Amino acid sequence: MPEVHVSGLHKKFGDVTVLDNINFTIKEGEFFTLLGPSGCGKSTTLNSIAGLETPTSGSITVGGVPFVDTEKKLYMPTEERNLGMVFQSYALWPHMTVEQNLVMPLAIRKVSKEEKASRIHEALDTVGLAHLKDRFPHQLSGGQQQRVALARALVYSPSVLLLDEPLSNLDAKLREQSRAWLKRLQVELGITTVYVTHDQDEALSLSDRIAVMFEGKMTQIGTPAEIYEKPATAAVAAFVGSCNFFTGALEQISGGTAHVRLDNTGLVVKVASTLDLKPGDAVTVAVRPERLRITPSANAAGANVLETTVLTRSYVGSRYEYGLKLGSNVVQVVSPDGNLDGGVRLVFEPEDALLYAGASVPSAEAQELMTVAA
Ligand SMILES: Nc1ncnc2c1ncn2[C@@H]1O[C@H](COP(=O)(O)OP(=O)(O)OP(=O)(O)O)[C@@H](O)[C@H]1O
Repeated sequence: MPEVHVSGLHKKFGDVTVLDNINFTIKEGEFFTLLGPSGCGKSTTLNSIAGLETPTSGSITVGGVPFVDTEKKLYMPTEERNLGMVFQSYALWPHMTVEQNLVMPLAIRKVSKEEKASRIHEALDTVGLAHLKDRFPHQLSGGQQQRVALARALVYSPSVLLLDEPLSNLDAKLREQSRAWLKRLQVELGITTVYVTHDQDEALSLSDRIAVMFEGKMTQIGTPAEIYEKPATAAVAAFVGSCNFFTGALEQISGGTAHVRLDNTGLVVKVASTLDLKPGDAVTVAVRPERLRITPSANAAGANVLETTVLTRSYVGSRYEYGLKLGSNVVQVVSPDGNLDGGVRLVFEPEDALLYAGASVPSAEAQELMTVAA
C-alpha cells in the first residue's frame, strides 16, 4: 500500500483561497485524519487527492505515481487513480440490489464474470453483509447502507481509501459501534486511509495521525496524544477536547517556568514553558478540565492553589462537572466527588497547563461560555 505525498497544495475559488500551502505525507497503511471546523478545507483536500477537485497549484503523488503536478499541467483522471471513496451520503444506487451496487465499479474496470462474483462475495464478507446481497438499499438500516458503501469502495482493491464523514448520518450509538468496527477493519486490511471529520472524538479514537486544519491552513500534524497533550496553538487546544483559557501578562520566566498574572483576578500562576517571552508580554494559559484538582481542604498543597467558589455542578454519569468562579472567569473542572460546594481550592502543577504567546481565547463563543460578570 502506497505513501501519499501532498506538497504545496493551493486552491482558490474565484478570489477566495480555500487551501493555503497544504503539505503532508501519509505513511503506508496509516489511518490519517483531516480534522477541522466546517469550511476549513478538509473535503477540498480529500477531493484533490481523489481527482474531483483541481488544485490551483501543488503536487500529489501516491506510491510514487504523480496524480497532480500543476507545474507540469499533469492531472490524472479520477478513474485511473484506483482510490476507494465513501461519502457522508453513501450514494448507493437505490434501484439496484446490494450485489448490483458492487458490480458497477467492477464492470467499469472490465473485471471477468468469475472474478466479479468472488470479489463481491469477499468484499461483502469483509463488512459482514454477504447474507444481504439481494436486498435493495431501502431495505437496509443506515449502518448497513454505510457498510455496503464501504464494500463498494473496497471491491476493486483500491490502493488508498478516502472517507469523507462516512459515519455522520448514523445515530450516536451506531456511530460509536461503527467507529470501532471501522478501526478494526482498517487495521485488518492494512489499507492506507485518509479520513475527513469535524468530530474530535472520532479523530482521536480512529487515527494514527491527525492533521488539524483552520481556514485553509494546516495548523498541526501529530498523533492523537500529541494533538491532545501538546496542542500547537490555543485554537487546536479549544477544538480538540475541552479547555479553560485565561489571558494574562508574563511576570517572569526562568528555568522552564513562567509566572503569569491572570487578567481579572490579580492572581499569579506558574506554568511550564519553553517559549521565548519577556516580562509584560501578553499570554494565554490553557488547562484541560481533567488536569485541575478541586479540594475543599484549606491546607491544599501544590504549585498553584487558587481560591474559587462552586457555581454549578452537573452529574454526567461517570463523574461530576463543576463550574467554578475565579475572578470573572468560569472554570470547568471534572471530579469524581459530588459533594463539593461553596468555597473550594483549585490545584494544578505547572506541567498541567499550557502557555501560548498572545492574549487569545480561541472563539467569541467559547469566551462567552466561560466568562461571567466580575
Ligand atoms: N465549488 C465551490 N465554489 C466555491 N467555494 C467552494 C466550493 N467548494 C467549496 N467551497 C468553499 O471552500 C471552503 C472549504 O470547503 P470544504 O468543503 O473543503 O470544507 P470542509 O472543511 O470539508 O467543510 P465541511 O466540514 O462543512 O464539509 C468553504 O468555505 C466552501 O464554502
